[in-house]
Amino acid sequence: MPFMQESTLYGRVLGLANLGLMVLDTGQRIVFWNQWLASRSGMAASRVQGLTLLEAFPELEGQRIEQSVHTALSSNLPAVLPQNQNRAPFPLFAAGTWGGERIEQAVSMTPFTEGKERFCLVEVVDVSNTVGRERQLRGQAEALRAQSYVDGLTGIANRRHFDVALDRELRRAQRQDAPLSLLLMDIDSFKAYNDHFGHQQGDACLTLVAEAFASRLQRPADLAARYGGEEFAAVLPDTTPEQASQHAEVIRAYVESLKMAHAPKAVHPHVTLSIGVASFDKERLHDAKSLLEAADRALYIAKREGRNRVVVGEPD
Ligand SMILES: Nc1nc2c(ncn2[C@@H]2O[C@H](COP(=O)(O)OP(=O)(O)OP(=O)(O)O)[C@@H](O)[C@H]2O)c(=O)[nH]1
Repeated sequence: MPFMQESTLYGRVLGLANLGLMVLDTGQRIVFWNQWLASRSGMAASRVQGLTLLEAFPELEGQRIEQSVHTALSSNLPAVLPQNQNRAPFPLFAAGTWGGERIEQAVSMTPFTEGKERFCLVEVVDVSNTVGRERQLRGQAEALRAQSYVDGLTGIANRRHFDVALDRELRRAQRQDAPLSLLLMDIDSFKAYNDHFGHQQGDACLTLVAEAFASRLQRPADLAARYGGEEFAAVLPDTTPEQASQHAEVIRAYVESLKMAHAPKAVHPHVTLSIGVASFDKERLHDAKSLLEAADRALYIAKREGRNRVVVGEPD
């Protein structure tokens, strides 16, 4: 096949195409090279004409692309270079930015026969924009995933994050026969607070309490979460019931010490917390459901006994 000149109609059309087109003969010699490739490789057609693929691109030796061309020519089967292995096999650069970052490429090989000779058409499509968009979407998806683990109002972990952490830590406690405790906390008389100060200030109060209680948990493995409404929860790995009750007391006392004014109808003049504590027990409290129920029962008792207190649940 003579080297196709761009002066022919076909040559011109192929030269205008918005993708790289290269034709190799059975000896992998370049017999066609369009303008798109010339402007992105910095090598004019006249320079590569008659060179083998490896002479034009020595770096491709032993690379997947060389094998694929060989396979396409010998087996007469088309091939598409897997995108995930090498996104930029040819040293091609955006037109006008020679030497910058390589463009991301989708490469396919199509063998064909002309007369008695076999050739391989190599098509190179610039997928930089698509890949860039893909990356951006992946980044956004990650950000969304992170957001979906965070409570929108208070900024601490949400219920979903709490459930995942509790499950993970329970399995670890079981495996390692380690202690694990759970705190369930509820702001006292919060309905009165909302009724008196309004929902917006209620939200601000929730955020302050969340920050206050999360700041008292100091181990990296501890997880402070908004469990729902005006209820908070914490998972405390490697924490015995006695230690958990001490932590709970520190949190309770700290929130009380903030002296945030409460509604006149509230049980206490300041915003306070009631806290129920439950701890992992291999015999009875070994799953999330029973642990949460035990913490909830303890919290109920704390409310019934006057609020602003910590009650450690018994595994009954
Ligand atoms: N501002 C605000 N209020 C909320 C939110 N979620 C729940 N609440 C309010 O929290 C209040 C909870 O009230 P109750 O469950 O009756 O309990 P309480 O008044 O706190 O009384 P005790 O728990 O018995 O001390 C309700 O008035 C809810 O509307 C929220 O996201 N923002």
